[in-house]
Amino acid sequence: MKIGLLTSGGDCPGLNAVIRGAVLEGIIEHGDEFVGFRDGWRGVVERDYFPITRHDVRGLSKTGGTILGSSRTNPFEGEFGGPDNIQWLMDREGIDVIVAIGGEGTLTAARRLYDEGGIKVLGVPKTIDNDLAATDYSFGFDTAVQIATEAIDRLRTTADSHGRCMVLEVMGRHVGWIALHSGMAGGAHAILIPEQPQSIDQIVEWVLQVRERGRAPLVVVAEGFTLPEMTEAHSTKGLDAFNRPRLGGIADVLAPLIEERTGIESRATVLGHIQRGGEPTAYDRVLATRLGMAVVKAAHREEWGQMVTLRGTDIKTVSIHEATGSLNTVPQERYDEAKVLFG
Ligand SMILES: Nc1ncnc2c1ncn2[C@@H]1O[C@H](COP(=O)(O)OP(=O)(O)OP(=O)(O)O)[C@@H](O)[C@H]1O
Ligand SMILES: O=P(O)(O)OC[C@H]1O[C@](O)(CO)[C@@H](O)[C@@H]1O
Ligand SMILES: [Mg+2]
Repeated sequence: MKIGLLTSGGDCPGLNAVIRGAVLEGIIEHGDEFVGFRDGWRGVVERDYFPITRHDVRGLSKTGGTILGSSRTNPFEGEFGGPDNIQWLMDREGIDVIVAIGGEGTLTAARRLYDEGGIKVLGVPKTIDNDLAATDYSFGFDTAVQIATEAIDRLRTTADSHGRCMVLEVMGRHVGWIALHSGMAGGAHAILIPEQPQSIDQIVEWVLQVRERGRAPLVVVAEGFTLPEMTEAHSTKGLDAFNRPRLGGIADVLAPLIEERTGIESRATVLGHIQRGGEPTAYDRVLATRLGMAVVKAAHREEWGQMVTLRGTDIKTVSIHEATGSLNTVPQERYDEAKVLFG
């Protein structure tokens, strides 16, 4: 079998481990051949691809980023875009299946290619945000939480020295999983997430409770968090390649508001892409490797239109429809549980 691999959307620690897992499973167990499309769907619609050998994946599981590159190209656009052109390319190259490693957008595009054009696709879920439905966790999330937790630990010592309030902003466009887990791990005094708008009065109340106990308040906020009066998430950096607002900077909005209302010197830190770069944790390497191996097994079972997924400790397959229909948001009970520790 000849398998085409691509990575699309924002990168994520563990992408290279997926590629290595897939290539080793395919070559060792099935005698497969692999090609890599450069920069996600761009490589498909611009016919930019190269063979991937066993040698190419040597030592890859511990590396960050993606050897294939990534983009936010839409496979339905461009001169050679759309299912007919893609099928023509696959026939010419003898490519049996395209494995799309990506988030909700990438997988939606893959699902449409399968539904509308019968393109043989399989999906591997990736996102540091952990916002994909139909998988318990996605690789990259554990690494992001680890980095954010370390940032909290470091901010707390300097905050204690100066008696300051620190506001740490982490990623999370639609969901607050990174904020929730890193905030809980690092003992944050308030965790602010997109699913749970909170008023500035409530935030100030938590901050003052901390100060009254003689401690330096630490607030973790996800980039997609909104105050009740905000109609959309804070964005001042223009649009991304898919015309969505680039988020970031809500911590810079909150810190002065907190300072003004409490009199406590307050500083903002935006963690940004640091939480998406660098080496994956051991957990993410194992999960990503298993998903890569599983997607090749799914290809040999001809489970087109499916995505590999983590269910408990098992790797299963589900329809991409199931994964793209809704977001994996933080449930109310998980937020209520964390809230007991606020203030
Ligand atoms: N409904 C759609 N139909 C066709 N193409 C789509 C669709 N939704 C998204 N895409 C394409 O897939 C690309 C990847 O999606 P997106 O940029 O959301 O990244 P992602 O895979 O969801 O990862 P991330 O976690 O970074 O958001 C988009 O930039 C867009 O070109
Ligand atoms: O800076 P980029 O690559 O546009 O991606 C930023 C987005 O990617 C994500 O990390 C998802 O991968 C979001 O949390 C964030 O809004
Ligand atoms: Mg997306």
